[in-house]
Amino acid sequence: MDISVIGSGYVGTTLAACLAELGHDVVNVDINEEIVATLNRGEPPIHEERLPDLVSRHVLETERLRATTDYAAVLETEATFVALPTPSRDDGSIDLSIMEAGAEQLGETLAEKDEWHTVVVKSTVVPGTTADLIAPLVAETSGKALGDEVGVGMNPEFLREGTAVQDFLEPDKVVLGADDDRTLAVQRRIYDPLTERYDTNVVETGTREAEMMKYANNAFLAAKVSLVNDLGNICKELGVDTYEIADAMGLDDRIQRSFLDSGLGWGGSCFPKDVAAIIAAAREHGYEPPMLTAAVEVNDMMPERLLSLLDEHVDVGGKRVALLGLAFKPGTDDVRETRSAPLLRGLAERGAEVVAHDPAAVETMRKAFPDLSFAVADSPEEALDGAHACLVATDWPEYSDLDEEFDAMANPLVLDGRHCIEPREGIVYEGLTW
Ligand SMILES: NC(=O)c1ccc[n+]([C@@H]2O[C@H](COP(=O)([O-])OP(=O)(O)OC[C@H]3O[C@@H](n4cnc5c(N)ncnc54)[C@H](O)[C@@H]3O)[C@@H](O)[C@H]2O)c1
Ligand SMILES: O=c1ccn([C@@H]2O[C@H](COP(=O)(O)OP(=O)(O)O[C@H]3O[C@H](CO)[C@@H](O)[C@H](O)[C@H]3O)[C@@H](O)[C@H]2O)c(=O)[nH]1
Repeated sequence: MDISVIGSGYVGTTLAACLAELGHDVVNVDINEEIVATLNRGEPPIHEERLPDLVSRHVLETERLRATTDYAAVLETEATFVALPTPSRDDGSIDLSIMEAGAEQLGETLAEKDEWHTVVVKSTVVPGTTADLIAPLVAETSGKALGDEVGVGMNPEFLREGTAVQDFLEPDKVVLGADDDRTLAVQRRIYDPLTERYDTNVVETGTREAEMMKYANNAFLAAKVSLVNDLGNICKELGVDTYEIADAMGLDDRIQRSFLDSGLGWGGSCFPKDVAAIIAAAREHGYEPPMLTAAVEVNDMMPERLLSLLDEHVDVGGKRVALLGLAFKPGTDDVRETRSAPLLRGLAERGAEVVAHDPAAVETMRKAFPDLSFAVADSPEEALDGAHACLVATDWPEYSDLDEEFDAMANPLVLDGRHCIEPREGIVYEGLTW
């Protein structure tokens, strides 16, 4: 099928490349000329495993993937995915202005089209957005009758950064949201090549439900981490290792071990934003959700608790401190809502001289947090050299191999926020919840 994807960021690029991999002809539409030029050279505009191969193959060899800044490209396609950002406003509620602008531009373009067109919202949007905002906007600006000449569906995305391609091509589930049969049928045809080669669960539902399934998924996972961190804080006070407890809990089929890694908590572009958005949506409708509010509270508490542990051991005023890890999780250069930011703020308040290391995220951190001051080390060894304390914020696999490198510290205090350092002789080791 000829498919267009509006927005070529994290989700849009992965989606477009994976749809091309499934045999579709795909055009990515983005307002950013640099992103479009990068893609057309056969390079992904984002850092993600497996994407370089997919993008170069489908742009340069199969020619099933291309990018443009011109919305008119959607006219040559049967369906358009909208993968635009849905950021938070200051109060945590969802900002739909970029989605509205995109939907308007799409609708105005579709006014030129004679045949039926299917629009599919891929972005994470609060329940009701597709049916009450995007669909009427597309219908109005295109001058087309909804359900008759144009259909608007909702297909949430569950990919994780770092494993995005695999998550897309081998998903646990595909959710197809539609409020009319034709829009559902087109989405089924788009995903047929995937479901034919990979046995997955397909959930067919309305657009409101599809939107809520995405929030429920993220809110549940974020709350699961916060619950294990809440239990972990109790464990720490009682002298119990949370990981031993989590391993045993995970043996219960009803609980499962995944997302029970206790530590500094959740960051990234999705959990904080999406939990805040669904809390704000609930409040707008007069419901105060106590569990989700508590999940945020526990999450905010975790970096503070690591800093308190530091205070119990050493006054870092005027002293060198090593910070290992800046990315919000390993395998990415993404620093959005990274737990390293509150740690850096806390260390600055204490007057520490921070030397940070990260294998991928130094540049993005500098760009995203220009107010945070830290020196950069090219290796963990260099960061540790002469440090009076070491804080571990991201569980990069290479940090687990550190051993003799700790000998170069001025004071061998290691505060592990991610359960990734092996305690050894010669260091004073403190786990956040173990
Ligand atoms: N990042 C993830 O892991 C992830 C996973 C699942 C769902 N989501 C959701 O997907 C949506 C997109 O997120 P993302 O991380 O891909 O965003 P992003 O910021 O990485 O990319 C958005 C892209 O849209 C482009 N853009 C902005 N306005 C435009 C317009 N009017 N027309 C065309 N292009 C325009 C930008 O130039 C950018 O390239 C969000 O709702 C997000 O919550 C993200
Ligand atoms: O046991 C765990 C698991 C995760 N985390 C933290 O939780 C955050 C999110 O991790 P992860 O879910 O792996 O990363 P994302 O790429 O943000 O993916 C989430 O957000 C995406 C955007 O909505 C969804 O598509 C995915 O399904 C959802 O997992 C990170 O800071 C992790 O360090 C923990 O602290 N403990």
